[in-house]
Amino acid sequence: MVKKYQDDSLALHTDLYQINMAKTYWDDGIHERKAVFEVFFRKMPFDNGFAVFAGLEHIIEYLQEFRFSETDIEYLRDELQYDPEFLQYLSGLKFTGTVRSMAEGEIVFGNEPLVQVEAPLAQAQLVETALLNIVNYQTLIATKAARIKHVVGNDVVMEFGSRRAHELDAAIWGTRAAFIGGFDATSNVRAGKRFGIPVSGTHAHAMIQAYRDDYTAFHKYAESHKDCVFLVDTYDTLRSGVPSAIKVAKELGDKINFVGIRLDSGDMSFLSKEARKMLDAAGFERAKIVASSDLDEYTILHLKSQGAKIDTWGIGTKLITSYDQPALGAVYKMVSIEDENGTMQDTIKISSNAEKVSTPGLKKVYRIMNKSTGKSEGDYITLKGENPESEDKLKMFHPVHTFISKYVTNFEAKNLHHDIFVEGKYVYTLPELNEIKQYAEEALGTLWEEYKRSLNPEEYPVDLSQKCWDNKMKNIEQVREKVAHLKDK
Ligand SMILES: Nc1ncnc2c1ncn2[C@@H]1O[C@H](COP(=O)(O)OP(=O)(O)OP(=O)(O)O)[C@@H](O)[C@H]1O
Ligand SMILES: O=P(O)(O)OC[C@H]1O[C@H](OP(=O)(O)OP(=O)(O)O)[C@H](O)[C@@H]1O
Ligand SMILES: O=C(O)c1cccnc1
Repeated sequence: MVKKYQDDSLALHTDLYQINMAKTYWDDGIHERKAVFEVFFRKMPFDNGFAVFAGLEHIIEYLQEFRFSETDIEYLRDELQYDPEFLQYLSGLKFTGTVRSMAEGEIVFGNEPLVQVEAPLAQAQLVETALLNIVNYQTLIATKAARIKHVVGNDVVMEFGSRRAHELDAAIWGTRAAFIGGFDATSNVRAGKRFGIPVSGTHAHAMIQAYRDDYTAFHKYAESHKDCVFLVDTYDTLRSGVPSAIKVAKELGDKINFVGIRLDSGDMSFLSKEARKMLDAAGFERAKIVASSDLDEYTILHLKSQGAKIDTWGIGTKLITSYDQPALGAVYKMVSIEDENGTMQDTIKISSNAEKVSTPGLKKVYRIMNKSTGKSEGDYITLKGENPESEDKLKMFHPVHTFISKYVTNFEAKNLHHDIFVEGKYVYTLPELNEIKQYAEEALGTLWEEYKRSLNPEEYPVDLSQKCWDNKMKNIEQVREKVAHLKDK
């Protein structure tokens, strides 16, 4: 029988190989050496022109609570047979590293460090899995939400996905990410309580089935609620649903606030236009039409191009499961490690694919803002200690196709990294969720439209400083020499 443990701390929410590596470092006495890892993704999700960073709140919670519980240690001892000395070390462990991160809601791009962990090697290794787990999901959902928001414009868009999300945590952190990406409300009441997201909802087909006809169900609902949105498609939208909604709204008059109707099946362009006519003819010009049913940015765009009369969108499955792209693909790569003399040495991961070669060294990311247009010219990655603002004329060049370059003048270089933890101490103040959402909207406002279109956007420049590029080439050369030397032997 599988033994049941009393608690479920998150320290073991890691891949076994992380603990195995930590054990090797500990046995070898190098576990406390400082190492720097960076989280980044390479390929833009959904082939979008930008991504919206989310996940920092959960990362903060996770790192603040990072401890191996007694039962974690018991499990590692009894089931995985780690030795007592190593377990003794793990049982006293807490996170003592430094973390720098993009702000939640920041607009981010491929190949730039989103989160940087500078910590004792074993600790930095142990937290990789959870950090990637959080960033990959939340950033993906925030980005999907931003794509949907981009096509709905000023219409209201509600998150309806909890029933289809990949388990409970995904539902609530996903809805938080969707809110950051531009959604207005959620149907998940727990997310409302926990994060302060506005909650909103209509009713299901079950209620019509329970009363066996539209009219009785709507009437009963109206007797017990002020705000009413009636779901009109259970039996026949235009013959039964919409007429029943209108009848109840007329009968109850001021006793209710007839917010509108919801369509959940059929040709939503045709049905919304017909329903609009019926509502208007009955004097309910202000009643809204809500649509739901497997919607995403593509169907919404089509519905809009058909002139559908839809005011409010309810989006579930395709948002919360990131239906058309199941993973972001962010990775966690070591960029630097302390040597036996206490000196930091850059590290690199080589690949036969030039775009996959990692960029060594502890880096900073600056957004180069053109002061005359207020728009961003691109992101500029430097080594620590560089200050792009010391240059009057900044040369920005493509990190792989280096002949693609431009000079930027009259710019401001905005540092995108924030200190979150310094040597284990939490030093950041997480903004309110509404502020994060507003920040995302403002940050998107600094992007030219060509980066924001959902189909075939332009590639936003993410360039390396000359020093950062030279350092990368130097590291590549050093590895080449080492490997050539091995071959010669
Ligand atoms: N006018 C339209 N143009 C493009 N897509 C539409 C239009 N009307 C509806 N859709 C979309 O087409 C799909 C219709 O799916 P489907 O026919 O499986 O189910 P349905 O009409 O919702 O009925 P049910 O829920 O009973 O299965 C949905 O994704 C919906 O959002
Ligand atoms: O289609 P999604 O984007 O995932 O949006 C959520 C869906 O969840 C509900 O359907 P469901 O059939 O689960 O229940 P219902 O009886 O309330 O329609 C709702 O009617 C939407 O269609
Ligand atoms: O409130 C709604 O209409 C709703 C909530 C969850 C899923 N589908 C619809």
